[in-house]
Amino acid sequence: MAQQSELKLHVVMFPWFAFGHISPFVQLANKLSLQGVGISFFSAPGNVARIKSGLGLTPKAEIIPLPIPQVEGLRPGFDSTAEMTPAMAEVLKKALDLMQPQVKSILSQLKPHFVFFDFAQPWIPKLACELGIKALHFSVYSVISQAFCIAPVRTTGAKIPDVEDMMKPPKGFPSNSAITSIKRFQAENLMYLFKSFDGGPPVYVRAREGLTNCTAVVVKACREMEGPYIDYCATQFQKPFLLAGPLVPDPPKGVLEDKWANWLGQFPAKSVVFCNFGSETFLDEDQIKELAIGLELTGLPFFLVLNFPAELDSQSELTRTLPEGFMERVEGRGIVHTGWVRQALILAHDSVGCYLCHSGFSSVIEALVNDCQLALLPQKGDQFLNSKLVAGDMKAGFEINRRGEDGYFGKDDISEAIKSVMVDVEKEPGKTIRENHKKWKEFLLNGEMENKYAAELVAQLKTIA
Ligand SMILES: C[C@@H]1O[C@H](OP(=O)(O)OP(=O)(O)OC[C@H]2O[C@@H](n3ccc(=O)[nH]c3=O)[C@H](O)[C@@H]2O)[C@H](O)[C@H](O)[C@H]1O
Repeated sequence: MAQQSELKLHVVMFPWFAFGHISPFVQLANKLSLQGVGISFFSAPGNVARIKSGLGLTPKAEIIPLPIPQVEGLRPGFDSTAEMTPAMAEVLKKALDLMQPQVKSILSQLKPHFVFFDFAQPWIPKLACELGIKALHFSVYSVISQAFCIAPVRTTGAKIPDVEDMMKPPKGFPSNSAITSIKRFQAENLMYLFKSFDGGPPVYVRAREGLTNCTAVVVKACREMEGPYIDYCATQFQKPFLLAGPLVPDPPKGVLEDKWANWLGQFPAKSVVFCNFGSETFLDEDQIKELAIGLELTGLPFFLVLNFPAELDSQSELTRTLPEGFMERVEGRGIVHTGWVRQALILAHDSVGCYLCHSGFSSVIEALVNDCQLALLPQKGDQFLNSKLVAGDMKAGFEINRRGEDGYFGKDDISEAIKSVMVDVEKEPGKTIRENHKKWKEFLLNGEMENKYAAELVAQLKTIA
């Protein structure tokens, strides 16, 4: 019997088919493979190319395409939520449930030690257990968001919280947290977690089932950032919470397209405001107008990326929603783009000094490891709590002022946030935010820290394999 420490682990990675989820699973696969762990990666065929390019450090990784069963309401060939409407994404969860037989058959052949699964596949623990495989719930969300949103104490006795309840932290929440409450519009948005679509289980039921039945929970987190929330969740879920570390992305490969590199290159270092809301977060017309004028008011150069729901024509939406005469007025110092951009390369560009974003967790980490000051404009779900963590607990970002009832922000709220972290940098809060950003950047770029977390995680996996 090989010593535990010599055991060559083999794990399967099985993320939800959304790039905000696939990315962290790819990053974890790269960190584990550097520790000698063998990787097999499950996803729908249309996602394989992007996963393959992300698994650069894991050339031996086996990517196994899982065709999505044809279900009414889904379009063949649309394999990630980035190409789907929210309604289609709900149908995709049901289609994933129908994949159990093919997943079971492949796992029975692969016989990995572990399968890392996501919130959407709560049936994995039972299916894996029947094959003698251990199931680990890998949460791509910040632990603060998991602690605040789905702690079991929130739904004792199958009682569903109402908006008032969701505005407050759950019972026993870390008392030193910067969160004393969240705004009404944010709590209303979080009620989505408890909503059933076409009779399917709500997100919180799927997540809770997976968290309850898994062998252990693996989180994209480190004690330094989220220690109190990790302890709170481990107590609440009565499960070991294993830390993968912050999963800092490897330096982006390749070069930025000339059109962006040349445009950015004409501005002084750290002067450009980059504004993007990730792969699946969209602003409405009024928000776009206030955001655009707010960027214009700063007088700083800016690169604004705006995307629109899959069912709309992005280019015509862009023309329709931008303010009258806006593009003419900002000619030469502002560009607006719709569609995918190489975000990690843009954030790493020497001219970019500020990132106004949706507070997506992967995106926030990417800004922290670059010299991009954070202006946070969370739009949904975990983003509200990520923003609280970074701007509240870590004080490494500026949370843009919002009206409590409906989340409204105005052009002045946008320009105030950007000026605080980019112009009035000798005054508070910009001064402290920039100092803390620098401190967290050094921490996150400490390769030893990342390796320590990865090595400790693998050692823990070997003890439970
Ligand atoms: C858990 C999920 O995380 C998400 O945010 P996150 O930033 O992690 O993911 P994306 O913004 O989609 O971005 C995911 C990855 O795609 C990259 N990217 C994105 C857009 C683009 O144009 N170009 C890029 O290179 C980006 O750099 C990041 O690495 C959301 O909060 C979602 O609500 C939440 O459920």
